[in-house]
Amino acid sequence: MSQLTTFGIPSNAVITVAGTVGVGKSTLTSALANELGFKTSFEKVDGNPYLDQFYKDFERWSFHLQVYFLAERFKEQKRIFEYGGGFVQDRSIYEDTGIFAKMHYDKGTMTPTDYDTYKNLFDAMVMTPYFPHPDLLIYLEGSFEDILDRIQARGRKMEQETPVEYWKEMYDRYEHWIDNFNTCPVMRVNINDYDLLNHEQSIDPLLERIGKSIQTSRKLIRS
Ligand SMILES: Nc1ncnc2c1ncn2[C@@H]1O[C@H](COP(=O)(O)OP(=O)(O)O)[C@@H](O)[C@H]1O
Ligand SMILES: Nc1ncnc2c1ncn2[C@H]1C[C@H](O)[C@@H](COP(=O)(O)O)O1
Repeated sequence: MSQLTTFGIPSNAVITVAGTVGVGKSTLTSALANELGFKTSFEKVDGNPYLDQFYKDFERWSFHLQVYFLAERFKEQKRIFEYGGGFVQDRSIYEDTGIFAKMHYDKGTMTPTDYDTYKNLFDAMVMTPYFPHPDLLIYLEGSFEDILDRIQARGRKMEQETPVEYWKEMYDRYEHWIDNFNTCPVMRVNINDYDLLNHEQSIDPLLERIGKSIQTSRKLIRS
């Protein structure tokens, strides 16, 4: 039996923060890990060899980028497993296929053959009994306007220059995706329910909710 943190969260827990681009995943990931003394797993944006080119030409680079992200996330998954948990992870591997790859395929910016190849790879690597799923997926949600403001404020040029329709399509897809997601336990959190910029402790109620949720789901698994 692993030790419990102050908030009743097992010290070997794995928590994933999901949600659309700009909603606040990285910021919350750092804050939760800091409070819990957990390690972090961030997705690779700086130093990503495809991301800039991808935003300039989706058709040319969408397959390359998906394979790159899949490999990176899989390596991170291995690292988390080797440490025996105690991690907060910025974005889940499930969003790569459920949101990004599917969206580009549906919109015609990934060919059916590339999508099939990617899906086969994803299913063989991830959707197996051997792949450890997180204890909890925190789904961050907010209004589309607030999220757009955050994308602009963060100031990544490639995202600022991307048409607003792209972000709206993604936003709508996320709503549908989370309503149907059942691979691991989910906790929905509205971005207006905490204020990390002015009040660090505002995530304490969230940490309590996380503790209760993980304890409940672990009890269910044991019984
Ligand atoms: N709780 C918050 N309150 C206000 N601004 C926030 C909050 N969380 C994140 N932000 C801001 O929103 C932008 C996007 O946040 P980030 O964590 O990078 O999002 P994501 O990882 O989901 O893309 C950043 O400029 C960040 O400073
Ligand atoms: N799987 C992905 N396909 C395309 N683009 C992706 C994928 N995962 C992340 N991205 C992009 C979206 C953002 O521009 C950056 C970082 O995402 P963020 O939500 O800001 O952490 O990478």
